[in-house]
Amino acid sequence: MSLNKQMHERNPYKSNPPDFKQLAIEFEEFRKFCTLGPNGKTPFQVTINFQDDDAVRCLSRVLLKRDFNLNVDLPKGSLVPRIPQKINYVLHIDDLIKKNDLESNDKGPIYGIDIGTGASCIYALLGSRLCDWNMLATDADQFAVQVATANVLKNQLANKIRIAHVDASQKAILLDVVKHHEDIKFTFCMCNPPFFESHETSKRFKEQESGVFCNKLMDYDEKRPAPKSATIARSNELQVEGGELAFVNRIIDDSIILQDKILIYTSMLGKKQSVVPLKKRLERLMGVRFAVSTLNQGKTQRWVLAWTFRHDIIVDIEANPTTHSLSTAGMMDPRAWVIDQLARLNMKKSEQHDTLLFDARQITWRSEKQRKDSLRKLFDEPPHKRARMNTVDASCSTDLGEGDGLDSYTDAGNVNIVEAESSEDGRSRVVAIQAYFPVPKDKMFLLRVAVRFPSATNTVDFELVSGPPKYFHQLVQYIRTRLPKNYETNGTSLNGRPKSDKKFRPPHDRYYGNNWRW
Ligand SMILES: C[S@@+](CC[C@H](N)C(=O)[O-])C[C@H]1O[C@@H](n2cnc3c(N)ncnc32)[C@H](O)[C@@H]1O
Repeated sequence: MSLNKQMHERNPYKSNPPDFKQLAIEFEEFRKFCTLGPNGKTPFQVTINFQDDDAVRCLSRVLLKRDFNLNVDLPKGSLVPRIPQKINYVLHIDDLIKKNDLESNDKGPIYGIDIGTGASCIYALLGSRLCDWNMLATDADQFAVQVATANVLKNQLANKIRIAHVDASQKAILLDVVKHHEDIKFTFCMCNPPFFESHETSKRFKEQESGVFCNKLMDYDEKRPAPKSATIARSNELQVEGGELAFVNRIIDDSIILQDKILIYTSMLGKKQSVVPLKKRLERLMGVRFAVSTLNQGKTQRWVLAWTFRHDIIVDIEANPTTHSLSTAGMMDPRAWVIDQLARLNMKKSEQHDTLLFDARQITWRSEKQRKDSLRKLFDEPPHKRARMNTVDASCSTDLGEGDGLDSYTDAGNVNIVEAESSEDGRSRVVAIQAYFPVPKDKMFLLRVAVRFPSATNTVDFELVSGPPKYFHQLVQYIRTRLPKNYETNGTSLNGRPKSDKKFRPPHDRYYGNNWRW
């Protein structure tokens, strides 16, 4: 089943798929790959053979030329970017930028990193053309770097795109490049990682010539149907030690050190089974918010993992805001009342335009017994397990701070960064040391709530900005119970205490003033 209907809303190919007949008229180089043949319900249409790598490459080239004014060399033997799919990822990042209002003029230009840009340099080129991003595009392959650099120059985009050749033998993927551009505040990073491990490549691909692989179209031995289109790629584009799971875990490792030096970290994932372990890894990291979205095109589905260390950045595009509205009819000063209630809960207040923001780092709205019960439960559980990616014998000592396992939602005892001398080769390495305590989950969170007072509705509106929805609902429920109960309003006056409610206590005069009579 085609997933084209679920393509990104703004993808120009969603409602206007490439018209091969038109392309054949416009581009002579494309014409030679076209044939008249049956296509879906239409008996005769101009089409191309998607199993012919040259035809697919030519299609991508002419689409880039016609629709984006990009003149891109896509060398034979290298991965051919499928343009509609590439646009989906670029637009997804653009959505994240827009949702977080990161492109307003006062915030300066957008800087992004494309990890593993490939010979086509496709994301950087499209990002610059479509969204005016400034891109730092990296690759560990010398050939890819050469061709990508030529592609940038050919399109006069050297002022927008910088290509960096990185060292594949380094475990860190982002640390060095970010360190070398310390003056730049990166808005995002993106990545289409090599998906496979070497044993998977040999199962799915056959080596055509040295270092160049072609996917098996005919003798596909798995239960799934053989792919309909040819994929020819160099080994560095297909495989990496540990596959995409290890690669993206390495980006997460770097992000732990870099924190908000990059506002939004993202990576595409080609395999569904990578999603859960990566989500679990991010779940264990303190202060990290993440989301997984899908990208659909043709018969292909991909996933984008996005995470941030900033609690004011939204990474979940699809999520609807979680809100609650409480009536404040009859209250003289609902704003002061709400501020007072939340201050009693030790929530920290800040203001943004017409919105009040309240941060809670502890759950202060549950009864002592409820809190003790949940702490007991958590301490009975085994400490959170941690995936160990690699070990480096760095013979160093470090101060892990004062963390006592109870209040380590602060930095103390959790993440420490030290410069250490490696005992093996004497090279200096940056080592991130994380100490994980069996920290009660209750204490590992930051809940941020936006509070508004729309004058037209006589309500106080609560919106979850970040943090677990469960605690947000609890908090609002608690505030609801603090609201004076059982008052009625007929639009002109409050008629006070219902006779049946013996426990009813009058609210504080300060907030209800003389409107409240009984
Ligand atoms: C699947 S290809 C993606 C190419 C292109 N971005 C695209 O989407 O068509 C993965 C790329 O990652 C590069 N790569 C592998 N290890 C890398 C590393 N440590 N740092 C940067 N790039 C790396 C490979 O050389 C390859 O060009």
